[in-house]
Amino acid sequence: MLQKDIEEVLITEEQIQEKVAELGAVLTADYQDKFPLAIGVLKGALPFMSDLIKRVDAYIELDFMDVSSYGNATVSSGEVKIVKDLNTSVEGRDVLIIEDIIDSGKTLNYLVELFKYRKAKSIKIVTLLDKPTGRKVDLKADYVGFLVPDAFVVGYGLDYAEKYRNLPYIGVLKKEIYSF
Ligand SMILES: O=P(O)(O)OC[C@H]1O[C@H](OP(=O)(O)OP(=O)(O)O)[C@H](O)[C@@H]1O
Ligand SMILES: Nc1nc2[nH]cnc2c(=O)[nH]1
Ligand SMILES: [Mg+2]
Repeated sequence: MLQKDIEEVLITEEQIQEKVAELGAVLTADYQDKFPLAIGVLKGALPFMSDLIKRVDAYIELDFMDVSSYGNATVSSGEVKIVKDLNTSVEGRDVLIIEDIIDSGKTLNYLVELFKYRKAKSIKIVTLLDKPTGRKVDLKADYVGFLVPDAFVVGYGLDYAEKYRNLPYIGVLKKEIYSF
């Protein structure tokens, strides 16, 4: 049903799951002696976070932050809006931010500065996708799943006008679906 709207699959479900297991193993080693606060950035990070945490064999606490800067557009407004803040204090905590994609870098730049201001002990970023060509601010993730080309991708948490988040793979939509 949804597949009819897809022009090309960029990363298959199998490739995602293999990468998630790899990242989980690295995080397991890096956080073995810690109790990090893993912060999922809603809504996009939900599927990735859900799969990733099951592959991390260490103590982790979960929390969520809902921020939005795209609305229904495919270009960042540049203004990051907090829709839902954390329930937990980050002060003195090892923070691990879990994201689906870094594009302009503005969302994560905003969150990293916020958590520094709130006195987190350490801040690391794990992102499934990185689109370096989109970068507008200097921002690097500590753990990256895949690099993606300069295209608006959907699936596995990533939406176009709130649709396609439930696809199990990452793809590009047919031209006629986008209204730009
Ligand atoms: O690096 P950036 O240019 O800031 O883009 C990345 C952010 O944009 C998307 O979220 P969005 O704000 O669309 O909200 P959503 O997660 O609810 O879809 C995505 O999930 C990242 O959080
Ligand atoms: N769906 C989607 N959301 C984004 N937010 C920032 N970049 C992207 C992208 O390529 N696709
Ligand atoms: Mg997001």
